[in-house]
Amino acid sequence: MKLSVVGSGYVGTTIAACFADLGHEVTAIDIDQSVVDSLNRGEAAIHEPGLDELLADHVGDRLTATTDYSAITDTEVTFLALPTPSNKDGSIDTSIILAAAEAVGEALANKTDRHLVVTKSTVTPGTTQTEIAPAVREAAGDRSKRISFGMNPEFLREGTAVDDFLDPDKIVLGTEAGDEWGVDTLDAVFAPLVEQTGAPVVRTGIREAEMIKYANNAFLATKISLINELGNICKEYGVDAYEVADAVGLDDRIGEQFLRSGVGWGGSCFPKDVAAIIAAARQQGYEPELLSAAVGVNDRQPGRLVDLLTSHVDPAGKRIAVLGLAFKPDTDDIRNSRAIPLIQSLLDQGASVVAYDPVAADNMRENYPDIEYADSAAAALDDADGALVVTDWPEFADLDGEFDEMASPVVVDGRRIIERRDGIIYEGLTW
Ligand SMILES: NC(=O)c1ccc[n+]([C@@H]2O[C@H](COP(=O)([O-])OP(=O)(O)OC[C@H]3O[C@@H](n4cnc5c(N)ncnc54)[C@H](O)[C@@H]3O)[C@@H](O)[C@H]2O)c1
Ligand SMILES: O=c1ccn([C@@H]2O[C@H](COP(=O)(O)OP(=O)(O)O[C@H]3O[C@H](CO)[C@@H](O)[C@H](O)[C@H]3O)[C@@H](O)[C@H]2O)c(=O)[nH]1
Repeated sequence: MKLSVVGSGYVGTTIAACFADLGHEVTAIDIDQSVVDSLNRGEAAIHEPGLDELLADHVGDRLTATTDYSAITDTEVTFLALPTPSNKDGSIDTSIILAAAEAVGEALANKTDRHLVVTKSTVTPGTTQTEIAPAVREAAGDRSKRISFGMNPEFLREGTAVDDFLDPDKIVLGTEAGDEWGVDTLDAVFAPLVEQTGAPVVRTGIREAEMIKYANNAFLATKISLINELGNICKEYGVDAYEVADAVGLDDRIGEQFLRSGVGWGGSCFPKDVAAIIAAARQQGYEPELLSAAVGVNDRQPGRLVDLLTSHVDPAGKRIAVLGLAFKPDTDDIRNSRAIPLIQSLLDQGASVVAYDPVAADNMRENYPDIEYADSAAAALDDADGALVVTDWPEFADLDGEFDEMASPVVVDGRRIIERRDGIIYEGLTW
C-alpha cells in the first residue's frame, strides 16, 4: 500500500521505516528541511537503535521524505505523528497537529479517491472526531466526504522503538462506527505485521482507541510510582526494594516488568500523558486522586536522591558528577529527564556540576550550556566529591576503579546500576 506519515520525529521516523520494511511504499513528510534531508540521506535525525539500518535498506526505494504535503495525494492512508505537547494546565496543545491536519486537508482537496487519515499521536478522547477531522474536512472542501478517520495509538518505547513496533503486544485500530472501508483499509495496513507476528488486534471505536493509550501509560507510570513509594518505605527499614519487587513480580496478577524503583519516570510521554489525562478528567468534572498522587511521588524522587548526597557531602563549591542525562538508556532524548531537576537542584546549592552521557550531552547542553560536560564517565568522576547516577546506561555497570579517582567517593545510585563495593560510600535510593 502507499502510505504517508506526517511528522518525522521519534514515532514518525520509526513507523515510516518499519512500514517500509513491512513492504509498504512510504512517504515521510516533515516541515523541517534538515530532518527531511537527513532521512533522504538514510540517516535518522534521532538516536534509535536499528533505525539507521532500516533507513539504509529502504530510503530511495520504498521510503522517501519530503516537505511537500501534496505527496499525500499519491497515497491511500496518512498517519499523523505530530507532537501533542502540554499546555500549562497539563491539557494537550493541539495546535501543531491541527496545523498539520489543515495542510493534509488542503492536499486532499485535490484527490478524487477515498483516503484514510489516522491519528498516531497521543490525543485525549474525542480529539480526532471533534478537532482533527473537522480541520481536515474544512480544508478539503468538496472532497471531504471521501475522507475517513481512524486512531491507532502507538505503544513503542524509545531505545527499543523498532523492536517494539515490529513485535507489538497488541495493535489497536479505532475507526468510526459503520465505516467498513475505514476498518478494511486500516486492517490492510497492518496485515503484514499481524501475519508476521500474530499480534492480537483490538478493533474498536476512535474515542476508545484514544483512551486506551492514556490508560496504558497511566497504568505503567502509576505502577512505577507505586514501586517507588514501596521502595521509599523499604529504604526506611533497610530492606532491599529490588528483592521485594522480584518476589512481588512473580505474582502473575502483578507481573515482573516496570518494577524498577529509583529516581522516577521521565521522557516525552509519561509526564505529559498523565498530566493530560488528569486535566481531561478534571474538565469532565472528575478528580483523579490516584493519578495526582503518582505524579507527586514521581516529583519527589529526585529530591530524595539529592538528600542522600547531602547527607554525606555539602555540594556547595564541590565538584559533583551527574552520570546519565537521557531519560532512559539507548536514547538521546532528554525531555523530562530526571537529570534536569537534579542538575538544577545541585546548581541551586552552589555545586560545580560535571555531566556525562554517551549520546545525550548535546541535547542537555541546550538546557544547561554552562555546566561541564565530560567525554567519559571516568573523566566526570575524576576528582569529583560526589556522583549521582541518573540513567541506567549499561556501561555504568562496568565502572569500578574509576571511583577510586574521586576526591571523595560518595556514589548515590538512582537506578541500581552500580556495584556496591568496598572503597566507595554507596547509597541506593530504595535499597
Ligand atoms: N516518543 C515516543 O516514544 C512516543 C511513543 C508513542 C506515542 N508518542 C506520541 O506520538 C506523537 C509524536 O511524538 P514524537 O516523540 O515522535 O514527536 P517529535 O517531537 O519527536 O517529532 C515531531 C516531528 O513533527 C514535525 N512537525 C512539527 N510540525 C509539523 C507540521 N505541521 N507538519 C509536518 N511535520 C511537523 C517536527 O519537525 C518533528 O520532526 C506525540 O503525540 C507523542 O505523545 C510518542
Ligand atoms: O521499571 C521501570 C521502568 C521504567 N522506568 C522509567 O520510566 C520512564 C519511561 O520508560 P519507558 O516506558 O521504558 O520509555 P518510554 O519511551 O517513555 O515509553 C513509554 O511511553 C511511550 C510513549 O507514550 C509508550 O509508547 C510506551 O509504551 C511507554 O512505555 C523512564 O524514565 C524509565 O527510566 C522506571 O523508572 N522503572
